[in-house]
Amino acid sequence: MSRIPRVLSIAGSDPSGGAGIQADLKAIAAHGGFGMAVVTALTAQSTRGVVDVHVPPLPFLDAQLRTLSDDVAIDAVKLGMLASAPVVAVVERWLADVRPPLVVLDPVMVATSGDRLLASDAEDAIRRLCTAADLVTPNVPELAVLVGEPVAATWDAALAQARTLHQRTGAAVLLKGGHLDGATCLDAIVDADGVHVVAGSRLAATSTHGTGCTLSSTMATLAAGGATWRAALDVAKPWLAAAIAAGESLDVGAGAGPVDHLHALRGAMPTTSWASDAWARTAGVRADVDACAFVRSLGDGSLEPERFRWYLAQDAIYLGEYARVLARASALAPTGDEQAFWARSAASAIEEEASLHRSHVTEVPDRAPDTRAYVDHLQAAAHGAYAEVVAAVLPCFWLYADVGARLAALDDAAHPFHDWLVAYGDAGFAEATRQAIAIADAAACAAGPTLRGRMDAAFDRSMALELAFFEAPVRVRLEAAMLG
Ligand SMILES: Nc1ncnc2c1ncn2[C@@H]1O[C@H](COP(=O)(O)OP(=O)(O)OP(=O)(O)O)[C@@H](O)[C@H]1O
Ligand SMILES: Cc1ncc(COP(=O)(O)O)c(N)n1
Repeated sequence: MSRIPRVLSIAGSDPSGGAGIQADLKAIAAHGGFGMAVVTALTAQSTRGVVDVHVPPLPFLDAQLRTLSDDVAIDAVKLGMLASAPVVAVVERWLADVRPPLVVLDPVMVATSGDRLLASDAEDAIRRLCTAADLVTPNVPELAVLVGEPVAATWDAALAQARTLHQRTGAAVLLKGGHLDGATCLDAIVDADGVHVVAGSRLAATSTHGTGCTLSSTMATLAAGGATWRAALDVAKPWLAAAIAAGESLDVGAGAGPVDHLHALRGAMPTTSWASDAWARTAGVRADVDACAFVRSLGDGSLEPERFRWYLAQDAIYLGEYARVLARASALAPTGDEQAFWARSAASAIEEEASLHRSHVTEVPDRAPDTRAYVDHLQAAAHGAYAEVVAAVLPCFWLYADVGARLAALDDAAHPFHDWLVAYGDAGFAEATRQAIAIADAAACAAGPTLRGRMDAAFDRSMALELAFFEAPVRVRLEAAMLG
């Protein structure tokens, strides 16, 4: 099918934008579909939880559904929060009359916050509705309710329940492993052809509000575009993991935050933020940092300890000089808040350098060429205007926080670099990074085109030098004795 898929979400409204129809419409759009929405229930909800639910009169729900289907040919329907048995009955009758080509049922029962989104006496109605669906997407507790068994404690037990649900209903089942434990987070399609598992890392992220809504509407859109359920999950799962990781920087609410549905499109969007443009422009360099042997082997624990020590020694040299440039930013800052911010950052860099020396660096090493190049660049920028200094120091904050969040997600207590990976996920550092970005944006607003050009050049060069700095520990030839 080459036409743009017309996908209808029949679900509840979440004003915080992370779940319900709001999430569905964003996920459908992010996958190239044309999204439509019929609202079953209004929730008073934030990232902290659901405070109240209002279900509009049933004839109005029926009117929404029939007005739409009398006019529009619908390629796929995604069913989310249905709130009560009478709501399910209205939707069920409409499905029987209209027979949309694809129906995905997310059997929403309880929100991430623990609040009920489906009346307990409506569980039978949802069980029956499964037989009208092509794909049902339960999480582990919902699956247990659907098959009438205790909640599965293991992946294999959940798979057995998913098989039971498929056999009883005829629907394919997308079993979601988000509620199980372990370093990997598995999902699977269970259907007449057997089991198709798609694995991913379990992210140590708080942005998981609405992941179920987002996944089910993504599956509906991809299938309406012609994908099999298996092929759709192969695409949807890594896309969702990246949306969860990117959600961490959205800064929406103090509870379980939303995923960033549009993360893959950010680079192509018009923006008024100098920093966002700079970040998008350097996406290739950042991808190289993620892919470089040092970052990968630090993440999987296979990095030789001696190379890690070499990196730390160079980092200590770098931090000492970086602190001086941060102090220069403090001296040039136009406001007291910014002056204090850079002074605090300089003090942290000095403390970090001192602690590296105390705990990990036994002798004063030579400056490696890449360390020297980076320090020279920062010192040259420090002779320029405030905006240029800020642009030059920003990549060190931002890249460290960004790569750090992904490395922290790979951490567990037995990881050889556990102490370091824990430190990478530090929330205080993420907050400081947000402030540095905001300061850079304000400085760019105040700058004319010539100075903004110099900011671009300073930022891009720092990014390139960050990459060289990350590549150096694996490229450098260490003395045989050091490695032994
Ligand atoms: N911490 C995590 N890291 C990576 N993926 C995750 C994580 N938590 C959930 N997911 C993924 O998000 C999707 C939803 O899974 P989950 O089992 O949490 O369903 P859910 O409870 O219906 O979602 P929600 O109620 O949060 O909307 C699945 O693809 C799952 O693998
Ligand atoms: C309107 C609505 N629909 C669905 C969910 C489930 O999403 P989550 O389990 O992530 O809270 C929700 N919270 N609100």
